[in-house]
Amino acid sequence: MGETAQSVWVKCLSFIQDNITPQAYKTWFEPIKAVKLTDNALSIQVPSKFFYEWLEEHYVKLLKVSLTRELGDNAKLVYVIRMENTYGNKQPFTEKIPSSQRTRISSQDIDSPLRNKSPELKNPFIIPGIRNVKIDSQLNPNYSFDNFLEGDSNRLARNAGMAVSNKPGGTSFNPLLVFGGVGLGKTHLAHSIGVEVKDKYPEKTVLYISAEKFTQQYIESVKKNNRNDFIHFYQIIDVLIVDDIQLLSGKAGTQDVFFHIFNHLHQNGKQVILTSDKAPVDMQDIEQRLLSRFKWGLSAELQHPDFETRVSIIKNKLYRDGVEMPEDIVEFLANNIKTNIRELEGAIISLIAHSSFNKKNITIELAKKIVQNYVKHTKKEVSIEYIQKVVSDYFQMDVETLQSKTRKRHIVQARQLAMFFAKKLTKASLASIGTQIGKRDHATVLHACKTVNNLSTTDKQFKKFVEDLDKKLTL
Ligand SMILES: Nc1ncnc2c1ncn2[C@@H]1O[C@H](COP(=O)(O)OP(=O)(O)OP(=O)(O)O)[C@@H](O)[C@H]1O
Repeated sequence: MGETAQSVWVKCLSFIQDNITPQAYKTWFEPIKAVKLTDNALSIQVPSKFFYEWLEEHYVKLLKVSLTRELGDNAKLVYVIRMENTYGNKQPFTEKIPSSQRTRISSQDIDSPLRNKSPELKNPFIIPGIRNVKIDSQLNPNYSFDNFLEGDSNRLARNAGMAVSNKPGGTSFNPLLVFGGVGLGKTHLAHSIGVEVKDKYPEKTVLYISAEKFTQQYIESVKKNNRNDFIHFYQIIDVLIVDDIQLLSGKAGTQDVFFHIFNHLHQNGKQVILTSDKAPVDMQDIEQRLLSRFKWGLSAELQHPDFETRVSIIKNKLYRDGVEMPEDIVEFLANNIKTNIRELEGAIISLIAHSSFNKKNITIELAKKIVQNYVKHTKKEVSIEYIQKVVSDYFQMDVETLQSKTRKRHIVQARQLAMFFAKKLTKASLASIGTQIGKRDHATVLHACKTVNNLSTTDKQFKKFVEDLDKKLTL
């Protein structure tokens, strides 16, 4: 028919133009060039990875409709990203990405005794008796083992996760509890396990849910008087992944219902995967019977990644984004953002955005400026030693007195305050805080934290101590 990439694209554009605002058309479609047409695949060149992501996020449907009109049902769109102005690249370089490369995890069929025509449950919980209900696994296919880089900091958790996904419910890692600080990859790892299970065992029903959403659903079920349906729904899952389980703290009803679901799944050889921002021993206000179950399988910690792992994570991200960055800048980032991988990724994205939109090279000065924003927002962790010093000074005593065995009220209070702030401002476990503050056990620290919380609400003078110390320790 003599169609060329340009002629097909011109027709697509005319359809697109009719369906969006002139401004959007100008910004997002005028800069695109059609570069190649083979069979039913049209390649379009876009100026940056951001551009591509924006199109995929906002206009993929429109692109699909317009292309299907021109090339038929099997039409394919390929993005060619032309990277310019990235440091060190005299020649622009390109990367090809097919449209909607993120494959969705397909919905899962569940057989239940009665009939109902509900097609798909996004936010799942179902009335028992639904036949052929599709459960959306809620998994994010972008989180996989492939892009979860291994290092000393996560080796145990990652390998345990892989073992679980090879044999869900069939290893001794049940439940698998992954715990660690903010932004260290708990959610990523949890999704990777689910995604891998779906890959290997498509017939298994996998469900990812945050503890927060689980709680909301439970409350809703109590309101609507269908608590049993809620339990029943969760009991038919093969691989249940609950993120941020520490959020069940203090929620007795939800803990109770989770206890029953957990027991049922465990007894039936189903896999449970949990994530938490703290180790089970440090979880507060979670029933003992539940805590002891969390410890049945394996608790694997995600620690702060070491320098080499941070460098690999940065390089991997750059590679996936089709960006090159000089080694010294990569090392600078890895050296300066150490405790949170999300912040590390944020800094890289900011750098790429600056270079892409402002047409500036990525320089060490730019990197320094950007890192400052992140480091500023990163709470500096104070040491327990420092906390004891500040508290002792405040109460005009020395550290030995604060740590002593005396039961004198004002010294006990100072010690409890030191424990409270150590818990609040450091990532140390209760046990480790106890050891460092006068060789006490974890129960004493827990009691101290509760006492400080209680006294702060009932005793004005004590509240003032807490506020003063808080200022001294965090400014
Ligand atoms: N080992 C790794 N390899 C590559 N990327 C990683 C790795 N660990 C974490 N990340 C990335 O770091 C970011 C933060 O990870 P994630 O959201 O899983 O952290 P989290 O521990 O669940 O955080 P939060 O405590 O805030 O819930 C994600 O974009 C994730 O892809």
